[in-house]
Amino acid sequence: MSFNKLPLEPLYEKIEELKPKFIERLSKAVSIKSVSGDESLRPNVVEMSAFLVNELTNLGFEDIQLKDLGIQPPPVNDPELRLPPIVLGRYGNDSKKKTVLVYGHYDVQPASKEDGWSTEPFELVQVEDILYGRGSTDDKGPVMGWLNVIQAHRELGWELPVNLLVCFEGMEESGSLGLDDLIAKEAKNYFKNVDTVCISDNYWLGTTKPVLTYGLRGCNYYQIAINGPGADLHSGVFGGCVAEPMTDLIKIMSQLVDGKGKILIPGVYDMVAPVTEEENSLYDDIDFSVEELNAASGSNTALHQTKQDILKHRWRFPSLSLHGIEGAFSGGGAKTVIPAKVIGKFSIRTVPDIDSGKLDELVINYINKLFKDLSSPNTIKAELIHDGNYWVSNPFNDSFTAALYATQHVWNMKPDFTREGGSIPITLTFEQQLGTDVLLLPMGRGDDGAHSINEKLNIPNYINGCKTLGSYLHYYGKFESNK
Ligand SMILES: NCC(=O)N[C@@H](Cc1c[nH]cn1)C(=O)O
Ligand SMILES: [Zn+2]
Ligand SMILES: [Zn+2]
Repeated sequence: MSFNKLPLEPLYEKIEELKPKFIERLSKAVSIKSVSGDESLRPNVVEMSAFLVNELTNLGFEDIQLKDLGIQPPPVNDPELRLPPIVLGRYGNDSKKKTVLVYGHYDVQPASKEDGWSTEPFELVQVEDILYGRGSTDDKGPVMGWLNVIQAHRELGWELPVNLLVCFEGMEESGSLGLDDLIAKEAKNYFKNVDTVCISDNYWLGTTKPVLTYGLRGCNYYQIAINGPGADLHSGVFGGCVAEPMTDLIKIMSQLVDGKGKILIPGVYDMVAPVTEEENSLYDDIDFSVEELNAASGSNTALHQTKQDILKHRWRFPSLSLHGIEGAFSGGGAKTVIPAKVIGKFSIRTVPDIDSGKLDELVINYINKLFKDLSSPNTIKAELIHDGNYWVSNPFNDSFTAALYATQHVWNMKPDFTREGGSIPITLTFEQQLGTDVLLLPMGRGDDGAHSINEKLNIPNYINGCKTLGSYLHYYGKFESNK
């Protein structure tokens, strides 16, 4: 099927008309503090699942189910902590239509005003044509986008061109715990007859050109717990007399990665697939620049000075980031304490052909060796908290083609085909368990500040993003079924 514009103008007009309602829907979603990484906020994550059930019910979804995933596995502070449920729903069940499964997540990263936000993170604040708030782009905006598409169709009295299944999870930012098993269980049940999976949970590379994404890095997240004294101690009384856990931890963490981003754990780069000549040429055609990277990071701190090098280091090579130290003094002022127990957190973004289990072995053995060399009387436990696979696909299929046409129609330009440095742990699982293609169709821009302060979604991206998601369903519905 070649690109012939479908008559979608009424849909676009309806989406424009409903803009205030769509912003209101996103505002309600952002106001729920569904932070999956903060155990004390787990009830809010569950509240967010109830919000979605209510929205789906009002929009006429059928067979809405909340799938319980049981108790969260360790490491966790509360051994009784339950995982938030998976929300499933169906819109349409016509055997003559194709079935599209859309996935998104309703949990968010932590955020507090003290981190440096200009506005309250859990309030959607509009400044000119930008909506600020935690989750606005990652991933509540896109999740609301799918609901908005249904609302627009209903108000137009239009049938949806495909059957739509939704799968929304509440643990994506914390390793998608429990979802792999659920997908395996439902592959031949709830998800049977799925023709393709569409995920809107990443971003354009820059700020002006849409992209379609065919690759993700994986993410293995680790912690190093070092235990020392029986309680936090006065550094005047005990300083110089006891072995300090933080001193050990900093020594170890400083030997994981160097200042140029090179991972110092022996053996990691040996597992990385070599970059081919053919692949090298792909980077030349992508619209991106060092200036855009600096603008998005709000600094001049780029480690690489060519587009090709930046893209390879974002998409193609592994990286190791140090995230934080639990138990360390971090407030203002000058507290003269020796923390008794500290837990260092870091993650490695993985790429083909890194073997996740082998990587864990290399990482844990290396850390234990570094600790042994310290001859410290403290104790250490280094472990994996969660992992998620990398994913690379071939974008020459009906789903990507439909997304290409939809993007051309809405944005009047051809998107770039990109990979992404971030991770969506469940992507590979969908592909393997359902035996379908997976498409990543992002809504937000590269400078949206996902996971950062002042996360935002530009209103044109939200509204045109809804048009793109809706158009994608229409173009995809025109392809012959492969079943
Ligand atoms: N929008 C996708 C995203 O932000 N994914 C997270 C997933 C993750 C992995 N480990 C913890 N969170 C990411 O950080 O890439
Ligand atoms: Zn996300
Ligand atoms: Zn995220």
